[in-house]
Amino acid sequence: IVFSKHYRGRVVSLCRRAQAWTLWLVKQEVCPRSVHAFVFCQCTHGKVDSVLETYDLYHSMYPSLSIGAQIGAQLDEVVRRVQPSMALELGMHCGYSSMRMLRLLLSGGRLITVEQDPQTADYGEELILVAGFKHHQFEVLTSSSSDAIPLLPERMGSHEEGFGLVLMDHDPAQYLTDLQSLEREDLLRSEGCSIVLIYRKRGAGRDIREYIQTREHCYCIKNDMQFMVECGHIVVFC
Ligand SMILES: C[S@@+](CC[C@H](N)C(=O)[O-])C[C@H]1O[C@@H](n2cnc3c(N)ncnc32)[C@H](O)[C@@H]1O
Repeated sequence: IVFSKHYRGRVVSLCRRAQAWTLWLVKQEVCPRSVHAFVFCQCTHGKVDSVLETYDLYHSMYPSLSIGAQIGAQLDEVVRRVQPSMALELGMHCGYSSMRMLRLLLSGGRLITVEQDPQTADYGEELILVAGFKHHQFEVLTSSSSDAIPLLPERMGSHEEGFGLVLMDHDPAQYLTDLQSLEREDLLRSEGCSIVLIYRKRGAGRDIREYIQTREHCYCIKNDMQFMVECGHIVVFC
């Protein structure tokens, strides 16, 4: 009986992996339910490091949309340096990068994260709670970035100075428009804001680089890495 249970478990696991890879190869999609089930069942609840390690394990076995440990470590470095009291994420998926940022925010710091797919947003929010974060530390907005940005001024609470850090990992075709909307809504912290752009394809982001080059008095590229670009913005010079 033990023998047959062992093999049944392995067959189920192989079928799940085959299903996930088929979905990825055919539609370039990742099933958020599968990410949630894996992380929820295998991590130690209440321990953010365990939740992140379980995500990394998932990332090593299945196709995944999360930024992963390598880009995650680069993002950690930005969060540690910038120490934002208010951070914004566009493109939460199941919350991996949200949790990486949340665990490094100073006490009183908050994250607003935006995800357009309602089911994915629910799974992501639950995993952030599983990691031990509370609703006073983060808020999930379930809508497209273009609909969410005009609503952000009223979600800022006492943090009227704006966002010190913005992570864009949603749709690169939308990055420039969303950056311009954030400027228009006066949501970038005037003393300085780091905008982190994730690019998974080579050569992407030409439009935003050109935009930054034409506005050198208020933008600079602080870090230009293979999958991540960090731009600095200072409103007082704009
Ligand atoms: C690459 S994943 C984000 C991964 C996440 N940052 C992480 O590391 O776990 C992109 C996510 O952005 C969402 N998305 C795509 N376009 C969007 C938009 N315009 N507004 C809000 N969310 C969007 C997708 O549904 C998807 O869940």
